[in-house]
Amino acid sequence: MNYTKVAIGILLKKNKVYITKGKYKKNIWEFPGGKVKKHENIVHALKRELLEEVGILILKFRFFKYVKYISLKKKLKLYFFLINKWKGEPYSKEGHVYIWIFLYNLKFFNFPLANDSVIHLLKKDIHFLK
Ligand SMILES: Nc1nc2c([nH]c(=O)n2[C@H]2C[C@H](O)[C@@H](COP(=O)(O)OP(=O)(O)OP(=O)(O)O)O2)c(=O)[nH]1
Ligand SMILES: [Mg+2]
Repeated sequence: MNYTKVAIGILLKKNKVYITKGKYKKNIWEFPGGKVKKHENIVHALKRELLEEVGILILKFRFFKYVKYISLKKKLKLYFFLINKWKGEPYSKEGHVYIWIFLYNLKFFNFPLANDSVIHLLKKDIHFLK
């Protein structure tokens, strides 16, 4: 089984972060993003997925963390980006539940296991997220 590359955008606004309900498991939250297609690079996929899923054009972003995740069902290479500036009003174009929550409340939400290290970093120190 080959690795699937995934580009994920962590939208930050003041001390809040945009999270959305995963498509398949209703009690799992996720950051917007998706699979990198064959012909595209990670940043191209990030921009495409955020436009498709959240309706925004990302303007200011930076690479945050790479996570390699292996389970019985899937092998993922996840590339997480912090997004601080965008054009448009974020909302779920796919009609999924989405909310802005304070970073320190991330502990109350279930995320995929692969996100653990990223969630830990986001809760730790808000200031370096600029
Ligand atoms: N979007 C997103 N996917 C995540 C996160 N953490 C995590 O392990 N994943 C996994 C779930 C999926 O197995 C994989 C790809 O995510 P996805 O289902 O959003 O991919 P996609 O948007 O291209 O999917 P699709 O709707 O086009 O079928 O990454 C996360 O925070 N956000
Ligand atoms: Mg997606």
